[in-house]
Parts: sequence; structure tokens; C-alpha cells
Amino acid sequence: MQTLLSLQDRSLGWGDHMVLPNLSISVSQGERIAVLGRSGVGKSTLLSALAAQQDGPRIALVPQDHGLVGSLSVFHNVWMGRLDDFGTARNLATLIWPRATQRAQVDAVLDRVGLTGLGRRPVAELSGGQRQRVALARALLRGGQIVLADEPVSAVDPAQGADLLRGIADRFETAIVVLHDAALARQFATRIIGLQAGGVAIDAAPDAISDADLAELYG
Ligand SMILES: Nc1ncnc2c1ncn2[C@@H]1O[C@H](COP(=O)(O)OP(=O)(O)OP(=O)(O)O)[C@@H](O)[C@H]1O
Repeated sequence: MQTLLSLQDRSLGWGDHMVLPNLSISVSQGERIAVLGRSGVGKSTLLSALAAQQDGPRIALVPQDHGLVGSLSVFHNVWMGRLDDFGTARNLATLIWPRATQRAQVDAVLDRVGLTGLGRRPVAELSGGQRQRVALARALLRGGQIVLADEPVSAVDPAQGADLLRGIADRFETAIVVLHDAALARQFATRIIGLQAGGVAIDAAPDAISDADLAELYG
């Protein structure tokens, strides 16, 4: 399988703060990767390094803080996922006079994430779980070869989370998703990467990893 993203012997950190020294990870087409590990271990740092690769595949992002503009409508926030597909004039026209076809495309992804009928609502008026689903809808609209999603279902219940993860898997052949629910990770992933104390402690298929192995990540 083709390698879509790769970090080789990279040391990831922020300024003088080293988070993941000498890290090597490759992501192949078709993999669904769940990244697990304690708070602060470097899951978001890993995703941001993968997302920053130059001349790579088309990536859809679901950031942990959602990256939404509260004063804009749900429609406009979702449409942002495709801004780089169009020129400035077309984007300005969409901002002012969204076309029926554009509304229909956004409505389809809003239906998929359970936000039917909320397109005109300002994001600032939504709940945390609804905002999270707007960020996911934006990635679904964008599409691409790979999605990088940082805790995209942390604010919804496990059944809804499982359904939204199926939506991700249906839309994207390759996915890297940070999760904190080990059961959801087992359901979703073809590969689980567990980070611990500055490095990769687990990197295997879910069937090859015991619950005790996963619990140790948080021990
Ligand atoms: N933008 C930033 N600037 C400086 N330090 C940062 C930044 N983002 C993260 N860090 C630091 O890097 C380390 C790893 O953070 P990171 O957000 O990658 O962890 P995480 O595993 O995603 O945590 P969580 O599960 O709480 O989201 C932490 O010590 C954090 O304080």
C-alpha cells in the first residue's frame, strides 16, 4: 500500500519543550488509525506534525478545539472546508448569496452528523456536542485522501460516537483519529497507536492488543 504520510526520526515539540523525541511513523493508504494516550502525552502534537507535511495528500482536519467561527452560520463554517477549491470572488459570492446547490451539499453532511435543519444557525448558539459535529461535517464536505481528527466524538455519547466514526470511515479511505474511548478505538481502527512517556508504546492491530495493554497507557 502507498505511504500517505510519514515522519522519520523526527523530534516533535514546542520551542524548548520536547514532547516526542526521535519519532518515526508511517501511514499507509487504507489504514484507520486510532491514537490513544494520556492527556498531554503528545497526541495533538503528532497530528499537527502529520498535518504540516508539504506536498502531501489532500487532508481534512477536525481540530480538538473545532476551529469554528462562532459569529458565522453553520452553513458558512461547513463550507469553509472547501474554500481552497475556489477563488476569492467565488468564495465571497458564496458568503453573501449561497447557491441552492451549495446549500444542498452542506445539508447532506449536516444530515449525516445529525444536525438537520441547523444550517442557518450561528455556531455561537450551538452546544459543545453540536459544534463538534459541525467541525466533523466540515471535514466530510471537504473530503480528501486522509482525515486527521483530534477527539472528534469526545462530546457525544458512545452510540452517537460510533455512528459518527462510521461516517468518517465511509467518507475517508484513510483516517487518523485521536480517541479516549478504548472500546470505540477497537471498533473503528485497523491499527492502534498508543503514546506513552515521549514515544510509541503500542503500534499494532486491535486484535493483537489486550485491554491490559491499553489500560497501561493510562497507568
Ligand atoms: N501550541 C502549543 N504551544 C506550546 N506547547 C504546546 C502546544 N500544544 C501542546 N503543547 C504542549 O505539548 C505537550 C503535548 O500536548 P498535546 O496537546 O500534544 O497532548 P495531547 O496528548 O493531545 O493532550 P490532550 O489529550 O489533553 O489533548 C503538552 O505538554 C502541552 O502543554
